[in-house]
Amino acid sequence: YNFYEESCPQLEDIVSTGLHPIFLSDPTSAPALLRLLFHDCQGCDASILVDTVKANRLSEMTSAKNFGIRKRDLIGNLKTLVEDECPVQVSCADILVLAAREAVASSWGPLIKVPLGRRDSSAAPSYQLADSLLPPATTGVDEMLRIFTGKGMTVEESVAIMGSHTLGSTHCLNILNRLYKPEGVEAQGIVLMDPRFEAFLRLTCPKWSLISNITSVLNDVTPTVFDNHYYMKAMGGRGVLTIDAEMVIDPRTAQIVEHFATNQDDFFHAFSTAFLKLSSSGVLTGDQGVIRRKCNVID
Ligand code: HEM
Ligand SMILES: [Ca+2]
Repeated sequence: YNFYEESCPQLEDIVSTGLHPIFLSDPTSAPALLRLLFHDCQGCDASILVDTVKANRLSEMTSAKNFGIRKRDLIGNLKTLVEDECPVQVSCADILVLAAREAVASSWGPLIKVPLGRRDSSAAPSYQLADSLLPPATTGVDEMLRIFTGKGMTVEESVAIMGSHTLGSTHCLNILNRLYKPEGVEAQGIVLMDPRFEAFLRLTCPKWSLISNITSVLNDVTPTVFDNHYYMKAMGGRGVLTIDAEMVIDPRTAQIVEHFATNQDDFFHAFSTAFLKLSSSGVLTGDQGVIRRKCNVID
């Protein structure tokens, strides 16, 4: 927790003061930063920030799984502020985790104290790896639990980390599969949806729309507030993604969803320990990796 005590004691202040005006002027930036953490944390090494420089070294952002990932540049901007005060001391990976922590705290979620000392990747990023490790929008409970228990989370923590979907929005593109299933699939009753909500989603996201990669729906009714509305909404059959809806009916997760829907403190508590596990997964430390000077370039 005190990794930068000597080398950059002002780090956490720089990150929170740097982000404060951004959160105020653009309420979509907090959700973007929280999702960015998840998508980087197949290694938490800031590899998602690296841009493509050679045609044969495509960046992770080339992967379709990273569709909708935004605000990577904010980490670069924070890094510039940090470099001014403490040159080549602080990793982009740590700044990314601190930014995600601020995203949660600034949305009235828990303030999570995070251990630091991550290092940045020095190897060229691999979009194939991102492609194979990140879950598709169609992911269900099985795959979700496989991913998060694989990172050392309990089932309760896995359900809690999905509570991240209390923030932000989802592009229509990612729910067309739920709204317009082939004949017969619905009949199996895999995932129930409130018919009025389904009608609303179909109206917002028409089947043949050419702009379903631009149009979007809110993840819950309070998309700028980190609260337990996500679980309440999912229980009412108004979960947006397959995973949001499936957690309500799967016997492994149903009771936990119900519990978090009525007890926000317990959700916050489990979310905080889950966040620590997610943000420590596969980290580089010690003399592994590097401290990049610029987050988007490996030199
Ligand atoms: C099985 C696990 C997960 C799946 C399948 C999943 C899937 C998705 C999808 C498809 C979207 C919509 C993206 C878009 O259309 O722009 C989304 C949004 C989001 N996800 Fe997840 N997600 C998962 C886990 C997580 C985790 C662990 C976190 C955070 C720690 C997270 C945070 C978010 C946030 C904050 C958004 C809203 C982003 C925005 O508004 O820009 N998700 N997720
Ligand atoms: Ca919310």
